[in-house]
Amino acid sequence: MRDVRFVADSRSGGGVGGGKCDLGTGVVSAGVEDLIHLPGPLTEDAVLKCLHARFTAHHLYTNVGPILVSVNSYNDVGNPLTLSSTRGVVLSPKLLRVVQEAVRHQSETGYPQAIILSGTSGSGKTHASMLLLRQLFEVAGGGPETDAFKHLAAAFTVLRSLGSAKTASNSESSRIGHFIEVQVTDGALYRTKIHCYFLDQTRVIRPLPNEKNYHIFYQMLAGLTPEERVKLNLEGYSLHNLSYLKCGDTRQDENEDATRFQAWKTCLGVLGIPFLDVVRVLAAVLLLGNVVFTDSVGGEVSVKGEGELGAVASLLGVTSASLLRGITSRTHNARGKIVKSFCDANMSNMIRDSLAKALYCRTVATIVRRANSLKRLGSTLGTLSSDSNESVHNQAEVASQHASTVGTAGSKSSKSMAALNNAVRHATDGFIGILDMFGFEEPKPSQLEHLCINLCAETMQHFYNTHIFKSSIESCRDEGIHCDVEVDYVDNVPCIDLISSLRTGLLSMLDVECSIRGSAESYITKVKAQHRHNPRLFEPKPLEPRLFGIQHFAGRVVYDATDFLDTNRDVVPDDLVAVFHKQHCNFGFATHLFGSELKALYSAETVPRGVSFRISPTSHSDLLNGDEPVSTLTQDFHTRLDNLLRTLVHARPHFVRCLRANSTETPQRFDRTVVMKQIRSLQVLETVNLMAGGFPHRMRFKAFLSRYRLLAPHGSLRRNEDKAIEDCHMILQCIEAAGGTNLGGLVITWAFGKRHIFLSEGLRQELESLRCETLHRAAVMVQSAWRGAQARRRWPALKRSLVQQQQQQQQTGGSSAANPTTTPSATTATVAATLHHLRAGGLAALAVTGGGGTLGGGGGGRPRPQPIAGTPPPDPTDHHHKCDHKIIQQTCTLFGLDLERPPPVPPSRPYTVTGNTKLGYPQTRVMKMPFPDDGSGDVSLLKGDTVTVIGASPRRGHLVVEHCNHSLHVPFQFLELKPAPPPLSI
Ligand SMILES: Nc1ncnc2c1ncn2[C@@H]1O[C@H](COP(=O)(O)OP(=O)(O)OP(=O)(O)O)[C@@H](O)[C@H]1O
Repeated sequence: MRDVRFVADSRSGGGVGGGKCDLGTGVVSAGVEDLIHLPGPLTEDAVLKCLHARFTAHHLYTNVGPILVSVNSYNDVGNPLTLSSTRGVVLSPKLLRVVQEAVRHQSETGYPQAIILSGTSGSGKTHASMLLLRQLFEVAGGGPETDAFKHLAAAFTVLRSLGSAKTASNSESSRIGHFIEVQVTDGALYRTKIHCYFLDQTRVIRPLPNEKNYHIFYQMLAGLTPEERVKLNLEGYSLHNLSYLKCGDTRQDENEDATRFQAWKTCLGVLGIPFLDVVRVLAAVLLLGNVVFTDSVGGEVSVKGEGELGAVASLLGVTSASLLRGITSRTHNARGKIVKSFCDANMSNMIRDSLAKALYCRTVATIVRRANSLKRLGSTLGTLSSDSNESVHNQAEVASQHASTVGTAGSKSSKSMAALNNAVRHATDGFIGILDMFGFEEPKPSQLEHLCINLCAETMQHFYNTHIFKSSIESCRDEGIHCDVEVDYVDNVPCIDLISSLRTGLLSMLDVECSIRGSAESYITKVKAQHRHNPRLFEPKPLEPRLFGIQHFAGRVVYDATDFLDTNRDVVPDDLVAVFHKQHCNFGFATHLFGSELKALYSAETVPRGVSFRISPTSHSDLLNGDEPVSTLTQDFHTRLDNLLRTLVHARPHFVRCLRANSTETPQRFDRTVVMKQIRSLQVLETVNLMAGGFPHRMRFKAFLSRYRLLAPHGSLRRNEDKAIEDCHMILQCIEAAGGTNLGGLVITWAFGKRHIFLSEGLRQELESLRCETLHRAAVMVQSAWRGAQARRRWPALKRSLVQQQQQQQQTGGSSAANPTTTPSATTATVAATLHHLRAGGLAALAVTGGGGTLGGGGGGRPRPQPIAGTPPPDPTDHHHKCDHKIIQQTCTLFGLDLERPPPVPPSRPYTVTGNTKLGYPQTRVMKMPFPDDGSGDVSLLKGDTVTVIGASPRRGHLVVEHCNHSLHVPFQFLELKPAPPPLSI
């Protein structure tokens, strides 16, 4: 044990009091489990070296106090990153601890918990989130064999194929951000819900040249049977002749894709989603890309790919003519007058793409809704009201409905009261959320979706900064605590402001530009003028009127604004939506995809009337603001992000910071430059500094007391609210006096503020470890007392049976009865079984509680204990339960046994037992099978021979048979008793 030295905290001056402990230093090695134990000066290089050493030793997870740093080793590239794919992966104890902490906090406080994964694209967030979710099921959900797990696993398999794609930085990149909400009550999981943030619509129609479209398209082409292909009009099509796929990377592992498609199909079935409905829509999207409109003489557009247009129409259950009309004609509302016009080729191609995007993202949204609507265990509480129809308000409604029935009649009222209690309880219960949002990325060229993704990454970084750095620095300042360690973190608020401030943020300016029907060039000119002094905005070289650059927390990104306005408008005209009304469309699923738009459209007489709807399903209940949708793509995303944050600020966060080991997805390669860049952007060193030397934790005095009062000697605390600070002091003094535990190289400091006690991470770990030890000791005491009481309660009956047994043995005679003290009749197994029983149930406890005396003195004519039925003999290899040597000695003394000279093996019994009767020898038995069964030997007994058994053989399990003047040792199972002759009837 290393010495622990507590010294008065000179550095924490300004507070009411303080303390500090310095522990010795160690060496940087793979064994450093927590970066706050790093010896020597804390530098980025030391952090990097430590992570590298651990990586080389295959330790991918490292703590920085309560924060977990995970390094993606790329050992699992090609993993579909579904919940099912985690089944074979060994779960790390560090991930387990994150989950256990979340569950513990949730069950102790009822407070919602959020496990927040952050890191750049490819850093392993989704991989870790799936492992965490599986771990959560192990801890609170009954494991992976439960229906809830299987259902969620199916949902993830379906959504992964639809929502992930190969990007330049990650071949399994999630293009859907997830917040997985797990409702937990009394430490048990009762409902899960997936909140999805889908953004990347442009990928459906135009993946970047070195990237791919969504996985499902490749899987579908590889996995459809020839019959299905015919049904879906996909015969003869491949990645190379489908426009929406051939513009991206066309390499494919067909076998892998086909396998994943089969799994996807099965999982759709598990969710109860009709396979054919979904693949009809997906096939229609693929074929739509091959319908191309060109301008022709006379002002009309001509169609290239009429075959595909017909195929799409039939897949969507509409006629070719109505689909063509929907795409190529527009209705306008000119001051109340409805005017029709034809679109040019450019506009028609855009509307075609809008339809493809709308079909795809609405299908994904429908599947998410479906997955969430199944298996509701208990209430229908949802936390994020923006993207969910089920909100806390709904819960309140449920509660009030129940409340209105209270007091009606008898059992009914008590039932509704129970339901009310249940509803209220669930409404106030927390959840455990796992947040796996988009990671920072810098593709070339970056589009509007990437700006939103990077805004999300900035927001998550800000959330981390606020929780870890800002709040601890500010609360120290507010309460007059001076902390020696200057934590110098980079605040990314200026970048968030640049993108999303209400008036002059890039997104607000984009909305304005959309509303005035401006252009990409005019937008960029305005942005550059407005933010010309903003150091976060830069002009990429060579100068290009549609390009601009942003210095993000994780790197510089150049954005191409060419499609910004169209992507942001995100509209589909009512001429096209109207095509899917059930009057014209015989494919119910397609009608369903535009359900709320059709309802809004057909609520007025004139259809179509020149209004536009959003391509993506919107969270707003009102779809229209005049002729335009109520929101744009970025507004909607921003609102959803705000709602997510609102949920997160009410939750206790648990951070997992993910780093990728290299940028080429090479297994087991640690690229120091790549990792160093991430260490910097995620501010790992700043976190280590704060955790190692600052006051990252603060607790209200009352909360501190209620958690750690058990560390003070019983009765020493005053338990008076006015004396709370003194009681806190008392607890800390007790720890000081106890000398602490070996935590290695930690600074243990505290300081008293006005309302809080401030703790270093070292002290928090010390307190937690002492608390854990104390609780463990107390649990052992309680168990000992209980087992002792149990053993004392059982002893009279046990004693009676022992006496009876001895009496029986005396009656049946035998050498053992003649001298029970020196030649005990109990077999070795009997003694062992009794020892085992007493050890498990009472002897140790009797010793602890002083109850051993009830066994009385040893030796003399002590009755031998009977083996306890069902008690297995002790396992000599079971070192955990190995009996204490002292206890063995005591027991041998009690039972008059000599350990050096074990009791002789008792002689064979002079009888066999059949049913409840003893049968002495000789016995007449019949051979059940020939003996010897291989035919060797002089004398053979044949099946059915009647033989005389004259006694038990000294060979175990054998009987001695007299046959033809020979004694044979025949195994027991070869013989059966000759059935007694039936009684004679008179
Ligand atoms: N701990 C790990 N061990 C082995 N392989 C891993 C680990 N974490 C991630 N991987 C692999 O690395 C790749 C990238 O991981 P993942 O998709 O989870 O990253 P991400 O941070 O979620 O990226 P994005 O933000 O683009 O979705 C995947 O192929 C995954 O299988």
